[in-house]
Amino acid sequence: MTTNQLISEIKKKQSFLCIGLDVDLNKIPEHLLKEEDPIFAFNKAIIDATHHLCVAYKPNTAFYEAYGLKGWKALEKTINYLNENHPEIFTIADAKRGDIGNTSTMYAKAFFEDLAFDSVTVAPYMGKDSVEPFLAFENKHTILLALTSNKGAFDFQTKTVDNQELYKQVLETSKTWNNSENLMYVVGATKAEYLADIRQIIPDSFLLVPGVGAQGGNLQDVCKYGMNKSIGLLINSSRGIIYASKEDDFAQAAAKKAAELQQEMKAILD
Ligand SMILES: O=c1ccn([C@@H]2O[C@H](COP(=O)(O)O)[C@@H](O)[C@H]2O)c(=O)[nH]1
Repeated sequence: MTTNQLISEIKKKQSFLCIGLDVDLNKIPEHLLKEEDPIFAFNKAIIDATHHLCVAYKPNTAFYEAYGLKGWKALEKTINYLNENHPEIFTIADAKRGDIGNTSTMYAKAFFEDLAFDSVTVAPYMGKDSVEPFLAFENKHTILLALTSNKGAFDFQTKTVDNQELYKQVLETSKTWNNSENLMYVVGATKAEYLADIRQIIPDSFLLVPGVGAQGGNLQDVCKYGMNKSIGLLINSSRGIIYASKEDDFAQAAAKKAAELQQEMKAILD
């Protein structure tokens, strides 16, 4: 999917909501455990109930890898279901990959070709030659970790190296890489006060913003400092939406939570 297609979809739906599909079998309704593929059954119900309210879905691959082959199969079924039934929806494999060049190429093939995701999250720590293999894929997006939502972000990312905070160096340097137009960045909603500075460096890039809901980030603050002329934001909520209820009404409860966020977004866009 191109960035312009994503922007059109945001405008059409008046939503820049991304729903995180982080499936934990201990948290889903018990009756689904009897299904042949409980993870996919859960995801399908959530997608069917919420696709009109969001523009992106983000399965975090950890929640699938944890269940071995069955988990990976469920991830494959989920991305295929999305691509076949909702091609207008932007898909993010939250896998946080990155390695030496030839290995990164294989990671990129796994997520962009075999699983056909629109984007994948990548860690910048190994530098240019570990990220450029992802950027080489046309109309696919590499979402680089810039300033993450967790407390540990202060261990390295905000430290000053050569007179500049490390996360700012990630932003500045990555802009010079080949095919950098395919870059987006992760900035945690819990770090909203950094967004004005971030926008000085990357005014036009899309930001994936996790941390609203369960982690306590605030949507209004993120929009105030992070929104650009093309909106430029994908706000993710995972647990806050998909685990709104553990009863039979789980999908409706998820839709209700998603609708609350979408209405808040619509009011901001109006
Ligand atoms: O900085 C980051 C990067 C990624 N994440 C991921 O986003 C979701 C957030 O889930 P919630 O349940 O809405 O808290 C999850 O997959 C994280 O691994 C992040 O939180 N922060």
